[in-house]
Amino acid sequence: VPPQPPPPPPPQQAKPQQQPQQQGPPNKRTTEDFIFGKIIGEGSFSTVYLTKDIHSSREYAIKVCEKRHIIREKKTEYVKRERDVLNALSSAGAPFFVKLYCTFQDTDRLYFVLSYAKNGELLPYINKVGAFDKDCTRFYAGEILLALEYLHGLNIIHRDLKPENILLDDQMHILITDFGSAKIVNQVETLNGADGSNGARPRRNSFVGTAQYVSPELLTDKTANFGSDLWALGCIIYQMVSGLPPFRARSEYKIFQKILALEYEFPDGFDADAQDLVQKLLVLDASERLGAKDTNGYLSIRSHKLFEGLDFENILTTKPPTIS
Ligand SMILES: Nc1ncnc2c1ncn2[C@@H]1O[C@H](COP(=O)(O)OP(=O)(O)OP(=O)(O)O)[C@@H](O)[C@H]1O
Ligand SMILES: O=C(O)C[C@H](Cc1nc2cc(Cl)cc(Cl)c2[nH]1)c1ccc(Cl)cc1
Ligand SMILES: O=C(O)C[C@H](Cc1nc2cc(Cl)cc(Cl)c2[nH]1)c1ccc(Cl)cc1
Repeated sequence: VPPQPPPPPPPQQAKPQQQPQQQGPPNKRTTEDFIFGKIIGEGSFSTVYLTKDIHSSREYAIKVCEKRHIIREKKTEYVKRERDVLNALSSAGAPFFVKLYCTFQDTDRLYFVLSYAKNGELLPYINKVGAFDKDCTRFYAGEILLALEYLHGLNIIHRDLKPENILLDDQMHILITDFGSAKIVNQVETLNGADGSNGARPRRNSFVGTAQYVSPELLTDKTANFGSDLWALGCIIYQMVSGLPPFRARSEYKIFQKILALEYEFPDGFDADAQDLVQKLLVLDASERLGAKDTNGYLSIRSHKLFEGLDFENILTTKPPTIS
């Protein structure tokens, strides 16, 4: 048996130890350009640090990934593809998404320099108040809808949208993140609805999102489409109003069964407008979901009664309602 590689340094480590910097292009950043602060989170392949750029004193979140781990887990394609997604969003100056400022590497690690979402994930806010009031539901559902309009306009499906991936900036506007599972669909695929590489033959996709939010089409024929993110939006609206996701069970398998059977109900007192919109999004046939037939933006969702009075055009300069 080959000698086992040494275990990776413990995550508590205040700062990845200085690696001899390979000579990269002149403007390529290195860890020397940042002061690494506290750990703000850990993923299955990554540790996220709060950092300060020593030149600008600006704060960033730097996601650090061990190369050894990426290679062992065969995630290199995953990283390369999603880096394209974040680059596409960042260069388009897309609002409502975590911005990728730059990437760099040293001997052992990859570094993603990201905008810092000072107020963390949306999920704890839903759990803390148990249920959003109508103003908050309308506002945050509206921002997520605009983000999806933007993303789908770039022919990108998120595929794993959930409250944990909806972060909040210092003004409490959303910053959607974690495009590890995103898919850039080319025209042929969207026409055929196939997920094949060349669109000719549907390639089985191994990817499945997070059980509670996964759409029926991802479970049955393994192909995601823009409607898969609309299904997730329906689940998230339900959760903002009631505090829990619509499909719940002790095991993932049972959750999948409930999704395919559309087995969920609305608790008493569930807001009528929100209920009506959720019912029009949680439809098994993706082509029948509200917005599925819209071409340039989700006008049929924007005009739903739940969003009455929401000023979509100026939402970025609107102070978000206090979550209480
Ligand atoms: N730009 C950011 N600003 C603030 N917090 C962040 C940022 N990016 C990630 N985090 C937080 O760091 C934690 C880890 O995130 P990361 O994306 O590394 O892993 P993950 O995607 O959450 O987990 P997994 O890798 O298992 O999917 C999460 O709790 C996330 O909320
Ligand atoms: O410096 C750049 O920007 C290009 C490199 C390219 C690159 N080097 C890699 C090494 C490994 Cl082990 C895995 C991936 Cl996905 C790798 N991608 C890179 C560095 C960091 C990140 Cl986050 C992504 C890509
Ligand atoms: O942990 C996962 O499975 C998913 C994350 C998703 C993820 N990949 C990212 C790539 C970039 Cl460039 C930026 C962010 Cl925020 C990214 N988030 C991830 C992190 C690191 C790597 Cl190498 C792959 C996937």
